[in-house]
Amino acid sequence: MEREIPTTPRRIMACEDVNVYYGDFRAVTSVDLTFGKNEITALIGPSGCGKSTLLRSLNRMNDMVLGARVEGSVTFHDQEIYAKEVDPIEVRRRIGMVFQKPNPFPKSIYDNIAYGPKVTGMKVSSMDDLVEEALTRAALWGEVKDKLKQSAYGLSGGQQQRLCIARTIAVNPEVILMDEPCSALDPIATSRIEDLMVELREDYSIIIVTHNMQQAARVADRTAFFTALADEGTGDRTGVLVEYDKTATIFGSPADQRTEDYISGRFG
Ligand SMILES: Nc1ncnc2c1ncn2[C@@H]1O[C@H](COP(=O)(O)OP(=O)(O)OP(=O)(O)O)[C@@H](O)[C@H]1O
Repeated sequence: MEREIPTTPRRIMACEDVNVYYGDFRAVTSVDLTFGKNEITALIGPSGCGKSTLLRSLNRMNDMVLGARVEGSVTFHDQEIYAKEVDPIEVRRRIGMVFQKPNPFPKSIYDNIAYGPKVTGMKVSSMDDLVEEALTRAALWGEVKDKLKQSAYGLSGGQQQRLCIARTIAVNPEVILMDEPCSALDPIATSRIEDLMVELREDYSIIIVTHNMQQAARVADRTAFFTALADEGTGDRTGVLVEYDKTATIFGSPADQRTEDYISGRFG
């Protein structure tokens, strides 16, 4: 049965006139977007159009990139995440991130999960239960329950990525950002992560950057298509949002010719 998606997203996060710079270079120009609660939103577009840059601005990950600067409004539950009084570490706990390449810590499977709750000072009645629940939610428990003390590096790439998802879940986020989470994985591992995203959507809101248009079409409720245009002032190419709509509309009857050309493979 097809999933009912509201006409406008039930807002959990929003960007308003967001510009992201690296020094003088403006990588992303004037993005307005509203992200829906319990939805999967895909950010797609040709290489260099600023998808990853924008994604990193959604949980202040850009704070850690030398020279990066975000202008405009990024809100989470209608609160500015760049406001002075906001703690970026708390932002990143509530808006977690999973990266392109699985990056488990050089620790045991158990300690990969327990680390976040420990360092963030979460009150945990039973760490064993928390570890089991995070691994279960990430569809990994059955495969690792008998080797929790073994190194995370002994897992396959797909298992490592599910471990990284479990690690993100362990600190109880509301939003999970994923930057091409399947690009280092084979088709079977990719399919497991896609199934997992659909399961996680019940409890979390997911924003994913993907190069794989079939993946966006398979999993995302809404899709934002970006492109790179020459900046009027500098002539440098900068990322702009072309079109944002329900995924079925973006892939079925896009409003903008540039979207049509991209999804039909005519450019990009
Ligand atoms: N740390 C950085 N310092 C300077 N410029 C950067 C940095 N990271 C990205 N850029 C530039 O910003 C622009 C947008 O890059 P970004 O990686 O966000 O695009 P993308 O759409 O995610 O690309 P891809 O699909 O290839 O990953 C590019 O011109 C890139 O060279």
